[in-house]
Amino acid sequence: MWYSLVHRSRTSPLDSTTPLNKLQRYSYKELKDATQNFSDSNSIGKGGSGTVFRGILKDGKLVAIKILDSTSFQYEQEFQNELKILGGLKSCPLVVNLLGYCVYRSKRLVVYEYMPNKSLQESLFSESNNNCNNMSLNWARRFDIILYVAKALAFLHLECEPPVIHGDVKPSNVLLDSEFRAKLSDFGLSRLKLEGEFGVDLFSQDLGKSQELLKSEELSGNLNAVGGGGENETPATGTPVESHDHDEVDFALALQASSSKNSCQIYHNVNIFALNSLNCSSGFGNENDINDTNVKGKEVLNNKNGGVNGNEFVNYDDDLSSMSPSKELNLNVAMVRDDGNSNNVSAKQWGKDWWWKQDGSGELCSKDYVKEWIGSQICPSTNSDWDEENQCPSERIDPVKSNKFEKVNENPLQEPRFECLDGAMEKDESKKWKVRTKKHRKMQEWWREEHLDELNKMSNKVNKFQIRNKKLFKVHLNLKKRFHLKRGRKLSQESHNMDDPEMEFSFRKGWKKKNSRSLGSDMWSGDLFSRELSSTTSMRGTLCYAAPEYSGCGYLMEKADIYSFGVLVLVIVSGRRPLHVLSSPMKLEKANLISWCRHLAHTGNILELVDERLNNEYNKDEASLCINLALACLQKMPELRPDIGEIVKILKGEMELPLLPFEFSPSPPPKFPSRSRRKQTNNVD
Ligand SMILES: Nc1ncnc2c1ncn2[C@@H]1O[C@H](COP(=O)(O)OP(=O)(O)OP(=O)(O)O)[C@@H](O)[C@H]1O
Repeated sequence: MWYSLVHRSRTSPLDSTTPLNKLQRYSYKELKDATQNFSDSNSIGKGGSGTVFRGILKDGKLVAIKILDSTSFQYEQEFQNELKILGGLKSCPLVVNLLGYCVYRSKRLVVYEYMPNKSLQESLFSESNNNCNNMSLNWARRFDIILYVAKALAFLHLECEPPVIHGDVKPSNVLLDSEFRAKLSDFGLSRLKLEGEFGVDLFSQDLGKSQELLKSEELSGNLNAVGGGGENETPATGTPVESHDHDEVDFALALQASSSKNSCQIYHNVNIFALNSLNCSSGFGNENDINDTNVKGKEVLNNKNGGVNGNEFVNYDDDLSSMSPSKELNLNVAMVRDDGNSNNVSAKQWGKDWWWKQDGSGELCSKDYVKEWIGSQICPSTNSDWDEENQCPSERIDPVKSNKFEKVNENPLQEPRFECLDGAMEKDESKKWKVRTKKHRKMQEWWREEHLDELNKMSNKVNKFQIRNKKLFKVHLNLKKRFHLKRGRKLSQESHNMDDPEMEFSFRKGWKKKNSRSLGSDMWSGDLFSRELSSTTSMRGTLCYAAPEYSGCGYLMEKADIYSFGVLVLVIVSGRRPLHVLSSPMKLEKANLISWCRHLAHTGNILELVDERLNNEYNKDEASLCINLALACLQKMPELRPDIGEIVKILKGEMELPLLPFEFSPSPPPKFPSRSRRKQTNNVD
């Protein structure tokens, strides 16, 4: 600590006096001309916060112009956050260059340097790159990208004063230049770590609050001082600020808080989330509407179940892509509330419980995780494929047989179970199964005992959060009533949207017509979780990439970026999304990349994770270094994760990888030394 304090760079990348002076202020007309009136042909990507266009400025410079979605209730805050943080950074080749901005009426535009190879998301997952022969990302490039991102984070965490915590490290925020060199982008969710802070408390330094700070500082001054009203000039709109920090409750936090065993609490917290998200843009106005939402969610759920019972084949991918986020949202709410219905998912513990399962220490990790998040249409309880993990091996369907069976009967939901004919094998298998289950339980118990203190602290924080949540809920209801009175007509129109299959809901955008063509990091490409539902400011980070403590306790620290970096490394190495659900029944332990990786580490076979599209053309030492490093970054306890300085050194080969905890080792040490070992130790003594 002393060393890092003494050697910490004292240069301030945040030029606190004139952060916007180096930024160009563009007129709306200029940007409109540059993009041919924001034509579709110039649209290069669509994210949760807006659409990105390619543009050529008058001086011939190629730029990327992002129009923030003004229907999103946090766009103003994200705009100011991006300008304040990214605009204030000293120039760094590892961070995408912010060139300027435009404020025109309610429109907010940000101009960046153009990155010809778009984002890592596209390079890894776009259709054209799925072909093995056409892989733009060979191993050398992948390894370099990992190093670039690590260095970019090192710049933010160690060279910036105050340190900057990115808060949303994921493939779509890693942009690639013509040489496939990576740069970190999207600082809409970033935070400055203030001196002496343990972490950034999301309640005290929320976007809303940072906005207040900004308002009083020169940024707002600059924006507000801009005069004029025509397209050529950015008008003095004063950028009126609607603070939502009190009428909005974090989804992940709500989930975490709802991990209480008290189902009543679950009911409230999750509804708070649903209400707030829906209220601001879909206009649910009264408490009956809350029920409507859930009933609707239930209908979706039940219809689907009905469909399943009615032998309707559910294609998981297609189903994901056709499911509007609003329905999915309602579904989750319905699932949580519907604790009396044995057919549906009962009111389970969320949040922390999800973490236990994700860890792989629970026996049903992947399945439960997938099931709770996606909903029962995707893995209906009637679908035997999803029960595979839960079954004793003797009850499992032999994949060879089931394949044969699929040829005969095209409806997988009607599949009868194959009985295992080989009695001896059956016995042996179930014995192994029991031993494995017991071992898992023991490990879980051991872990809980070891981290009892930590867990108690966490649950105290969660309790505090719950109390706060209740207060927010009251405030929210008052706000909602007023909102309802004011927008009575609009509400009825918008609640009508719920029934319209052409409408979709997103946290950032509210209700909008479905866009079948989604460019860039496409939510409909199966990466549901890194899009609409997760990549929102109300989520603060992206599900699967966000560290558990970030979404759990309200503190954002550098180590949260380290966790996301760990997920990113696994995604780069494996060429897979963190949560990948396919239409074909696949082994669920593979669906969750993190738990699959942990499983492979435990069995001593981590290289199985490497992207098959590389055709075995990769450096095995580098690959196993990356995977082990990722595992170190994915440790539950933030303090156990390496810091970014260490990570860069490890990647450069200047430092040894620290020993991984037992859970990633093929042979975990027993809690107490065995008798024979104790004997040996005594002899040595
Ligand atoms: N400077 C740029 N140069 C080239 N393409 C870009 C640039 N910035 C963004 N893009 C493209 O636009 C897409 C969307 O970017 P954007 O930052 O709006 O959204 P995101 O990061 O995917 O989502 P979110 O804002 O929810 O985090 C990117 O995936 C990328 O393909």
